[in-house]
Amino acid sequence: MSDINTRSKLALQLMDNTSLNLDDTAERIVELCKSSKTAAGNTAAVCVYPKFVPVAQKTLKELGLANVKVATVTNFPAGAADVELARRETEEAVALGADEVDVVFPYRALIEGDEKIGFDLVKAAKEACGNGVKLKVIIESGELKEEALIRKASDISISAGADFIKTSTGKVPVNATPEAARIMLTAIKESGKDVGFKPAGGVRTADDAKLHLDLAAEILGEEWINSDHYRFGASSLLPNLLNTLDLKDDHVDNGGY
Ligand SMILES: O=C[C@H](O)COP(=O)(O)O
Repeated sequence: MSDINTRSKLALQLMDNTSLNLDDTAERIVELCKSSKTAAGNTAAVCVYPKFVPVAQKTLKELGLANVKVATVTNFPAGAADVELARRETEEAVALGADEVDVVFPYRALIEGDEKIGFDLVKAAKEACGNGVKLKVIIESGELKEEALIRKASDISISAGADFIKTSTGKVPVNATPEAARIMLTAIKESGKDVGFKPAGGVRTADDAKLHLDLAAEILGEEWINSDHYRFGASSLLPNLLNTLDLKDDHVDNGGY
């Protein structure tokens, strides 16, 4: 098992550096992009609301951070059971220049017993992404609660074409937990498919990140962990990782939630 510094550096480079606040501004997103460049390497991506995708792309390019991806969210955070709405929002996000789209699975419909709408919605979002844009599906594990439902949402998402499955929006009381992570990582392993995992919401400390990475290493192997397979969705993890690594914290507070 790796030490906290090795894990912190890895977590930083696997982070979708996130600002998803209703009062976000272009200035705040510029600061978010700047914070993605650190002495321990760059974050994998920034994650912002669709209207800020162009400013994020422009800023990252100007900063020479063109390898930092721009992720955005659709059907977010409600997870409505509306396939055409999710398709349209995802098409719009792609048109705005998103490299990656995090779509919320219609988890309430699944709780009510509808498995088909989730499959159809993920499939539509994947079609809207085309080949070049990665699709991460947020199953909202903290609302699904039961192991069987978390596993079902994971399996449906994977079979409908998800590139990643992601635990949470960060907008509900229970977000990424080790218990949900274990179920979802096991679903990925047992699918035999090339699908990644993104714990998101409530991952705030270097210890939180280490726990998640150790779990992924246990289930899928250390060599599986890279930015094509693993991301952290987090709005306040970066400064804590930099502190752990004894590096200057250049991060400008993005306001949290
Ligand atoms: O996708 C990322 C999450 O929305 C961030 O949640 P957080 O603010 O709890 O880190």
